[in-house]
Amino acid sequence: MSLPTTITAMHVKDIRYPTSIQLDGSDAMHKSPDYSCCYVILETDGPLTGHGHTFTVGKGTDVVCYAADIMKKYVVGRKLDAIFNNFGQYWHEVTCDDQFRWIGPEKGVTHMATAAVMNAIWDLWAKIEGKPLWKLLVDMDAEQLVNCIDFSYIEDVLTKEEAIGILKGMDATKATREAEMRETGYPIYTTSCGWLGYSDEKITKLATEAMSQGFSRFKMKVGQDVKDDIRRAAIFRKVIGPDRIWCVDANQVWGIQQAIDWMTALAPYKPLWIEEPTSPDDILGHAAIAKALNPLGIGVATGEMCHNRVMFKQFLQAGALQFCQIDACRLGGVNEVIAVILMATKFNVPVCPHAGGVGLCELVQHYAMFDYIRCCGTLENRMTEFADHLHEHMCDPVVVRNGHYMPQKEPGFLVGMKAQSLSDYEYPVGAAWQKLFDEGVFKRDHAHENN
Ligand SMILES: C[C@H](O)[C@@H](O)CC(=O)C(=O)O
Ligand SMILES: [Mg+2]
Repeated sequence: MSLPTTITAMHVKDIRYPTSIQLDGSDAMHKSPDYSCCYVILETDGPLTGHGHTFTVGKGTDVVCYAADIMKKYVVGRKLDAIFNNFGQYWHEVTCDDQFRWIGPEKGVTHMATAAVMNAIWDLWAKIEGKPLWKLLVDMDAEQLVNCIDFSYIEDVLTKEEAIGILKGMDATKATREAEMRETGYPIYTTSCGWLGYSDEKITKLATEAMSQGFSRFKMKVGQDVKDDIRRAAIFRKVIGPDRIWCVDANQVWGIQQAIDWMTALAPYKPLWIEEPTSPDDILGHAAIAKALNPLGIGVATGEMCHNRVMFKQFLQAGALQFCQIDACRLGGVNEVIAVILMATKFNVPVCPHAGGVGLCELVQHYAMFDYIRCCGTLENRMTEFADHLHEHMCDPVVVRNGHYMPQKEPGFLVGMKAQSLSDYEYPVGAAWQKLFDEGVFKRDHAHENN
């Protein structure tokens, strides 16, 4: 096979799945989300294509696609070697476009678009090397890996030399951990039993099934009504028993004191963490909640809406999170995610990636393996999220065995979606959407009224 040298074209698609019909993915803030993504395909002068996406929730996916489209000028016509040899510098160039950065910078729509593009480029790199992404990251020279990071604004807590030191310090033992991953996989928890819109009966049924599949870690959505939460917590504990790991997620609905009071009411059910108790931007608020809940044995988890490495740096400096939930699409792709994993390693804070979305499990499995094998070297207090939705649309869905992600062997980032799914669920023109519009199940978005 001839290896590609140049990116020759970039296509961007608005893909949406109607998950709100069953209330899959529902939480106190996002009551009926449609799991969606901005999906990027890179063509090359060889047979390989790169696929990447960024997760969104329905409306606004077109806005992210528009932003990704603007980035074409940094992608099409570029030599792959030139990108890979100076990846950190390239990432800086893309994120610092002197006009486009005004509507970011490095946050929100522009940064999510960056993630889709960067994820597609990393997919190409892994395919060229003939390895799954986790293995590419595990095998890469420390210097080469660190060369992929833009250290702007984080050098006060992590220098290039320190990052290289962390990676090299683990090299002698990494083969043992890689073998362990191949044997037993990486521990995961399931969110899919405890979405907010699910009935008590559904929670009981799904948690019972998950237990029989070997899951021993669970998460439940909270934050709409404290009495409901207490009842649902009791149901969960009754099914999973007193000792299995159980976490809760409020998706930002509370103020600071409200979060402390609500979690004090749920404390008897022994949650390991409260996730996103308040505004994702309120670093000192998270620190106050963490301080108040520490005596109850409850940690604070956050990160799925943490804009960038600079925010994570401050969360870590302020002791505002006990579980660092990197998100493969909220951050600007692999380059920034590895920077955050290395900072968390330095602060000795467990990384527990967020994966409630479409294609997120497929993305974060690589980070979990990389983190364990190459960075932190421990599984203590670590687990990655699993959400059991839409995997049937993926070309290489995650492999789950006995409550663990098993490392995959195919080359790439493994986030490609099936051609039929891309065609059926492209918004608003795909056949699946046309049918839902015709049947009156969905109305077209305001922006798409004429399609
Ligand atoms: C809207 C999403 O489903 C969100 O609830 C996911 C999430 O918070 C998680 O998986 O954690
Ligand atoms: Mg969450």
